[in-house]
Amino acid sequence: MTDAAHTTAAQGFILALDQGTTSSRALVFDRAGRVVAMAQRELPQSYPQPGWVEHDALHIWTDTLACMHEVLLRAALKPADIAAIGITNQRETVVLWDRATGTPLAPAIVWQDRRTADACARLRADGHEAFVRGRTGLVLDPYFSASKIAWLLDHVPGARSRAERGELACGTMDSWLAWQLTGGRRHITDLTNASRTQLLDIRSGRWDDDLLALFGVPRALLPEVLPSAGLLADTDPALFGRAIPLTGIAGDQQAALYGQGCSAAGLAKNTYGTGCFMLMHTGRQVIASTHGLLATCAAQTSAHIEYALEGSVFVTGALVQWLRDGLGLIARSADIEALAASVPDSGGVTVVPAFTGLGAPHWSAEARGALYGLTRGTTRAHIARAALEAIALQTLDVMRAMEADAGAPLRALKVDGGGTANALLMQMQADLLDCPVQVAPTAETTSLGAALLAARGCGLDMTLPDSGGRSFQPQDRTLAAALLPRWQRAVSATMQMAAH
Ligand SMILES: Nc1ncnc2c1ncn2[C@@H]1O[C@H](COP(=O)(O)OP(=O)(O)O)[C@@H](O)[C@H]1O
Ligand SMILES: O=P(O)(O)OC[C@H](O)CO
Repeated sequence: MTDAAHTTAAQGFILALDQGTTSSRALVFDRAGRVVAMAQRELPQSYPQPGWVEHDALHIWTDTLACMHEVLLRAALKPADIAAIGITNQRETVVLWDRATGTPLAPAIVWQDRRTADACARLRADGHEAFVRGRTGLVLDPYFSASKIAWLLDHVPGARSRAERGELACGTMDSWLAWQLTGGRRHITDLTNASRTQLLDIRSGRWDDDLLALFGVPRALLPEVLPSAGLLADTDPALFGRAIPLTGIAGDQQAALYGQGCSAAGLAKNTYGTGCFMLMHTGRQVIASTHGLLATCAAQTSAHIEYALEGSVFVTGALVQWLRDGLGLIARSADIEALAASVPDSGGVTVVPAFTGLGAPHWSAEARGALYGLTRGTTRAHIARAALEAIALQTLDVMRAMEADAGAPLRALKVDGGGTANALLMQMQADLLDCPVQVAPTAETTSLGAALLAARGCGLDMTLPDSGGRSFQPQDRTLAAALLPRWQRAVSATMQMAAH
């Protein structure tokens, strides 16, 4: 047991850090799984070249630290009231830093970034796809960290030789935050985050020498891989006047799976955030998808590794943001619902939001977004409605692939994330999937998952809040027949454009 764990926290609150694509947050949970307070900072996005997406890792750390102090103030709690910290984070995004100074050598490369599409295509052309997929459960795509790490080593002057000498560290956001929280004493990650790097053998749970050689990543760069719950590290006492144990870490989608109570084979959730991520727990079995999905590690809470099937859709909520910020079609994200509801259908408009390529189940790194079916009669409302349809249709594609891989239909889908506030979208989703869509009782399912893991890791009892979220039943069973043929033609036309 760590020193900090011996210091019994007075009331047993859990502090969850949710470092997402668009914001960094800190939330305090009580033992009943309720949010006591939250602090949040929006995260600036940087698009320095077409297809590139970067974050400032130092900014992420200072925001996170500020949120931690602010949430304690808001909750009127002292550090001594916090039993443990849990981290959940945007996955795959990587940062490279100097071990001596803790300074990043370059902007973090975000999961949406496509700059390594050519490098991945070359590995595919050289016949490495089946090997990589077999060992990691992942397709060869710039989405994952390995090709991004190699890019940093090849483009930051001196980085490769310094990495080989052990002077540099690399990691996903959990690893970066854990490094900072421990005052640079611990370089760690958890199994779920490690499984998204494309450098992990998901069956052994260890970094894999063949993968390291293939991508050209020195082992000395990488963090120690730990379970998702347990006494993982202690924070630097200089930060909060005492060491607080860090007892939970999981990538945000695996944390949401855990926070939704999907910890047994066959249970699935879909999170509507920047993208959509549908995960189905598959117990101790790796299901090698034959329908364009990923096999990935679920949160590890015991000695056994457990797995999930995942369908990652890159652009869903980000499409709503683009309509708001890029086109100025709406003033606030929430306004899309009323605008889309003002027309009975999308008037023949189809949006394929391949802004950063297409993820599951199509996997086209080169595809770019497209708008089809415009006429002189097309209005803002038609485009808004087509955008919501595109979110729901992408989820339908993933759901069908998941059912085909699992060999059984999903009877209901648990959902969470920012987009679930949109009742029209949720109803479209239930209609298209032809199954009930159950919205999580708390909007903070991802953070709750991290808090539950941290509670488990420090031996604190925390209950999963009961149901109470809204449920949407299928009503219009004709919607899939009305939209699907046009959608499928639009997706294949978009992919064909990319092929030329
Ligand atoms: N009413 C709404 N309808 C559709 N999308 C929405 C709505 N409100 C928020 N969103 C989208 O949800 C996303 C934010 O959700 P969140 O779960 O916080 O995402 P992330 O963790 O990816 O940052 C944004 O992309 C936003 O555009
Ligand atoms: O931060 P989010 O919610 O956009 O999630 C990002 C995913 O983890 C990317 O794989």
